[in-house]
Amino acid sequence: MNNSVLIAHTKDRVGVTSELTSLIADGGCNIEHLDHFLDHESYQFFIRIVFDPSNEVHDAIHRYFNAHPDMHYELHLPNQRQKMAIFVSKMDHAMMELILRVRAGEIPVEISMVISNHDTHRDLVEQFGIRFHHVPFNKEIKARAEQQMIDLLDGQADFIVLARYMQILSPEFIERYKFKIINIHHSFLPAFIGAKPYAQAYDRGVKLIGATAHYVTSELDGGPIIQQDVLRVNHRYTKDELVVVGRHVENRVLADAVMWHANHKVLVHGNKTIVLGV
Ligand SMILES: Nc1nc2c(c(=O)[nH]1)N[C@@H](CN(C=O)c1ccc(C(=O)N[C@@H](CCC(=O)O)C(=O)O)cc1)CN2
Repeated sequence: MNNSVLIAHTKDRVGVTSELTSLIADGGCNIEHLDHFLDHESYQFFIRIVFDPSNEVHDAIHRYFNAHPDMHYELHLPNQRQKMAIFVSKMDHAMMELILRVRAGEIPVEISMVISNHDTHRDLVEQFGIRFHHVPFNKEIKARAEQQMIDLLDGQADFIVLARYMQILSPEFIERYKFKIINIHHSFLPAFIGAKPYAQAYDRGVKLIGATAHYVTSELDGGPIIQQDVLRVNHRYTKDELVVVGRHVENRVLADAVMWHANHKVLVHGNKTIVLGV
């Protein structure tokens, strides 16, 4: 992306949009895109502005928000590709979807590493020139394994994607990367939380299966939802066939969520997200 992106949220009041767009216009910059949302329960106002970059405007924006400490903002400059770390276990479809979309230039990030609790996908990952780290993980060695992952991640990852990574991360680990860990859960949450959601769906006789991408919190599968989708099925599908067709909806949902996160479109508000610019 060759533009600057300003995202901000504040208690609602008349004139916020005008003040911010005037800052940009006064600096002679064109606005490519603007999206905003007013939450009528909290009266919080959210805005995302995409504009032609200018150091003068960037400085004016920093001065404005320094003068308005009650307002929260992020200013993302052009060509600042975020570093994404992918965590994977045995199922490789979601990881491969991201690798191929990044390789195709669809998702504007750099994949800085893949971390897995299995060594299975080393050759597959390294053939794309991506660093692969095998970090064994189980309840007994969880603390040591997470410290090993932190040592690998610090300074090398702006956010993490759990691409069907099947180990439960500790609250301490999650707090360190608050709202920087995206997980793809293979059900239409809040249905079928926890392990083996396709088996749960099969046993329930559902007519729709789904996938949910969410930020990871200490509440298992309970974090703010970023994207979801569903696929129609029927009584003829076996449990294994649900798993196979489900991969496609998982891939589509995860790619949307990662693309939006990478383009600074997702804002967290309570335990929900606001996705601007889609
Ligand atoms: N802290 C979190 N860690 C992880 C999450 C999460 O939401 N919060 N998501 C999982 C991936 N996942 C679903 O998408 C998932 C993986 C594994 C299990 C599971 O085995 N659950 C067992 C209990 C395991 C345990 O307590 O260690 C069960 O429910 O019986 C559930 C969901 C990745 N990490």
